[in-house]
Amino acid sequence: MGTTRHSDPSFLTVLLQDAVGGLQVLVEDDGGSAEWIEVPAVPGALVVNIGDYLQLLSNDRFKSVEHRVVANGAGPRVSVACFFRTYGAAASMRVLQPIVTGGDRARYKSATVEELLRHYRAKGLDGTSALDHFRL
Ligand SMILES: O=C(O)CCC(=O)C(=O)O
Ligand SMILES: [Fe+2]
Repeated sequence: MGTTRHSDPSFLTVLLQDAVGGLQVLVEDDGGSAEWIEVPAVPGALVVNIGDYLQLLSNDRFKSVEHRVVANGAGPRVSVACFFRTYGAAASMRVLQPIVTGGDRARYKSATVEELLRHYRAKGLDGTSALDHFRL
């Protein structure tokens, strides 16, 4: 089992993976090149990923991490992902607005959690960022 590359529709994601491992994150260096880095399976350790909502809210100060799971042929794999975002109809109507500091400009238009999630689902895990759609 694996997943294609994506970043999560959440503020934070807390992840527990079993000993099979296979989780990789995309790490970019200052020169603009990027490399997939294996996240080692450490017994009992939790992985905390920054999600797209925190990137939008922080106006790019915190970047959501692109990740994928490469575990095909490794046998059964179990992982537990806990997505921190708002749930329920009323909460999902809350507007996320970039917090702009220090003379910066808003880099995203404001959007509700519902709008962000709808776009994320409609787009699918096609390797592009759902945030591009909301970028100013
Ligand atoms: O299974 C994993 O380790 C990661 C799963 C994941 O990226 C997700 O559910 O968004
Ligand atoms: Fe994910």
